[in-house]
Amino acid sequence: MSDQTLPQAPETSGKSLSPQTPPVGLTRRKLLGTAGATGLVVGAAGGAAGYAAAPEQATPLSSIGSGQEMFHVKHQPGITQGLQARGHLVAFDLAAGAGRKEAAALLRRWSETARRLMAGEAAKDDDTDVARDAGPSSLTVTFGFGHSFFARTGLEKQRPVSLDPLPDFSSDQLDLSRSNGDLWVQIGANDALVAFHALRAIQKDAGRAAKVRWQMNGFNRTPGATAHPMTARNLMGQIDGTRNPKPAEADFAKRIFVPESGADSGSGLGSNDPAWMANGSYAVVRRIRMLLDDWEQLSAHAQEQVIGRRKSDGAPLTGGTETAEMDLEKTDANGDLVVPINAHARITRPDQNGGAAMLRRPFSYHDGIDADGVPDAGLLFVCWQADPLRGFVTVQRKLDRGDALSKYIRHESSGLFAVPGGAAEGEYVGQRLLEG
Ligand SMILES: C=CC1=C(C)c2cc3[nH]c(cc4nc(cc5[nH]c(cc1n2)c(C)c5CCC(=O)O)C(CCC(=O)O)=C4C)c(C)c3C=C
Ligand SMILES: [Fe+2]
Repeated sequence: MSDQTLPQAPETSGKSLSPQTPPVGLTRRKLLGTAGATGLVVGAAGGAAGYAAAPEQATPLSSIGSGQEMFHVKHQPGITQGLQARGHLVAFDLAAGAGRKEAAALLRRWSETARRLMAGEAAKDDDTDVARDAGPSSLTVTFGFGHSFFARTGLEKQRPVSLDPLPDFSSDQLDLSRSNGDLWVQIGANDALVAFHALRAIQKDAGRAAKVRWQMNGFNRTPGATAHPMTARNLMGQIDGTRNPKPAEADFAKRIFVPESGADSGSGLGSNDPAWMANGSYAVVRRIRMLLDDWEQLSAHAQEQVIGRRKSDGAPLTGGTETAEMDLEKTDANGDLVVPINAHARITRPDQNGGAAMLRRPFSYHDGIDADGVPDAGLLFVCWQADPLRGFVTVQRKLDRGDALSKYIRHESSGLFAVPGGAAEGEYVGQRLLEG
């Protein structure tokens, strides 16, 4: 089994339990409440009377349907959870005339909707029934703020320095109409209807306060499709995600999340981050098209040289299993490096980039086939870090200078969003910013 950070299968996420009929005398509602208090989570039935889950005493939900993530948590959901089978990314711009007050009301509505849907309940108003019969299916809804949000709401003084626009990269071919945005929402679920239902509810909640700027749809392998949980494959066929930082690593939280004590709470600790970003993270979003016709011309050997890892099992070309250490110095009989100097997996390593690290949590996408027969497919690359300048920007600058993979990909849109910490019970996401 691979040493993956973001497991595919719900049973390995550590947050999903197979649904069971509760013992006599313990209703599903009580079971949910008890489990929630101890950090364990069961199927949605308890909080979902008559909507998403089967009524009490009826057939339990499937293991996929019963997967549930908590909304009121320290870090917003959708960052460290396993990859989900379906994803929607959507950016909004505030409507003309909408400011801080309207934005606060919107985030309050969105948070309530996210909380309800993640628990397997119906949306509060005008539910569409699209997710009826299904459990929460590991739905997560994550909210972020873009650079332009702060001027629109008169909150410039609260704008984190880390939201300064990303530098231009020479290989960028960005479509600005599908980049950036005042607000960003990431939706993920292990069921396509549950994910779509959430997208529709979020859009309807926006009402007249905000308009969709761009929207993208993605997918990953369905949990349970493989014989055992594995690191995901992307549309180039590579095992992708092997070397993601692992939550069990000592420096994981420091690399991915803005520290609670380090955020500028007047403590004089000197962080660049405003207090409202405590426990938050920065998401870099890039729609990266894969030039699959060119890529698929390469032999498997040539493809492996581009990455520096075996295609079959993701192991380094220097040998061992997927998780074996890559020997960067190893040479072949001709004296050539076994892992080429411009191999993607060599030059993205933290030890080649002053320690720069990020948590990659992408979705694949396929938006049909162009008129010339070329697939519009690739990666909705989403990466998370405490400091985008030390994470994404450092690594992308390096890739821009000479990554063997760059001939086969094209960055077509881009966004950078400040994603605050999770909302406490009774609060909404971003409340400390909007009401602070
Ligand atoms: C700027 C950051 C990165 C971009 C953009 C990026 C695009 C991209 N990557 C792959 C496929 C693979 N990437 C792999 C490793 C890897 N990639 C990045 C960063 C970016 N990738 C990092 C930080 C790492 C890990 C480096 C390390 O810690 O050793 C791998 C190898 C397996 C793995 O570790 O995940 C593959 C495969 C594609 C297809 C792509 C754009 C479409
Ligand atoms: Fe990569």
